[in-house]
Amino acid sequence: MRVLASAPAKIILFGEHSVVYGKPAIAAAIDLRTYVWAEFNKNGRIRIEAKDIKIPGLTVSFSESEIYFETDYGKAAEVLSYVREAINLVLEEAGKQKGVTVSITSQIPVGAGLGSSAAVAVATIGAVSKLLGLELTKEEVAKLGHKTELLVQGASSGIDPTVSAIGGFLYYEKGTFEELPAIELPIVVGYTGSSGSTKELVAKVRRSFEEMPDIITPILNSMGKVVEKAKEVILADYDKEIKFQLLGQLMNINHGLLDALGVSTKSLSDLVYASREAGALGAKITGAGGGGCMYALAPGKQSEVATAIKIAGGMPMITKISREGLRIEEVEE
Ligand SMILES: Nc1ncnc2c1ncn2[C@@H]1O[C@H](COP(=O)(O)OP(=O)(O)OP(=O)(O)O)[C@@H](O)[C@H]1O
Ligand SMILES: C[C@@](O)(CCO)CC(=O)[O-]
Ligand SMILES: [Mg+2]
Repeated sequence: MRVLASAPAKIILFGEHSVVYGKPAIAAAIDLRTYVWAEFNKNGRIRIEAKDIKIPGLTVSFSESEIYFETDYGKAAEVLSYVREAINLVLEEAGKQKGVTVSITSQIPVGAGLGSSAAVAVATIGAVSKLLGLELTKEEVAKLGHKTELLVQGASSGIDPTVSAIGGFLYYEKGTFEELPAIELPIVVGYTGSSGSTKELVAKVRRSFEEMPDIITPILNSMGKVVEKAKEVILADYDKEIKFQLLGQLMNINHGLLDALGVSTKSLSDLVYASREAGALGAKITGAGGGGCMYALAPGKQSEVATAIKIAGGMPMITKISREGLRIEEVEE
């Protein structure tokens, strides 16, 4: 039997980092996906084939605590830790020890703030649990995805695996979520081409928080208020024009606060300012920062903003919200 599952990338519209401190955040799944095939193998090991993680042809096997490098890359074990933990958690949940091979292909840039770690964990959990005959709900998959991120990163709010498993447009707070009404958001995502590690960026914010709690706490509180206000605007009965203008203003404030936390970079800020100058109503980092992506809200100006992002050295992507989260694509008996 073979199972193919897929899970989407996400953008965080408001509230990254502060969400790790129990504040709310707003995020949406987008139409880039990670695909995972899972099947049993006879040698009893966990075998992971990561087909496009920018380390070409990487293949590693694990058995108990032994690692078999089928290609000689020292960083392989660390790179594949999300997939490995996700498989182990599902095997534990099923109470089974079986040889499983997973094979991954992904459209999501890695370490770019678009939730590649959550999508790979959610798609792996979806595929392996189906293979083992476990009927997990999307909420249960999201919880295992959150556990996977906690095991690898040490800290995670759980927002990324929740959005990737459930899909759509969500308001998230401390492990619970609310679906927001579908509004069409004219956004452009700008990719700097460089990457940041969420584990390291979350640890960096934690260090600042511990060193200067009196200064960092009000920043995190303000971020929480920005998110609450953004939710209010999304739910309000305003004209689209007023809604977008207020949301843009809140995005710019959120970007400034993220910069104050030290998670922006020159390339990210260059794309943010280039977008605003090209007519975006708001622009901010999305995801953990330290490289990766920003997004701009640009009603009627999407192509101008995309061009400005390109001129400023970034890669523009015009994406849309994906209603669908985890999807079982194929089951071959
Ligand atoms: N296609 C993939 N195959 C295997 N592992 C992957 C794949 N995509 C991502 N990963 C894992 O996720 C890690 C990147 O996760 P990280 O959380 O640092 O960034 P991100 O999820 O892309 O961005 P963010 O968390 O800010 O949204 C990679 O180093 C790798 O361990
Ligand atoms: C930086 C962070 O807030 C978002 C990463 O997409 C981490 C998390 O919420 O787990
Ligand atoms: Mg991640």
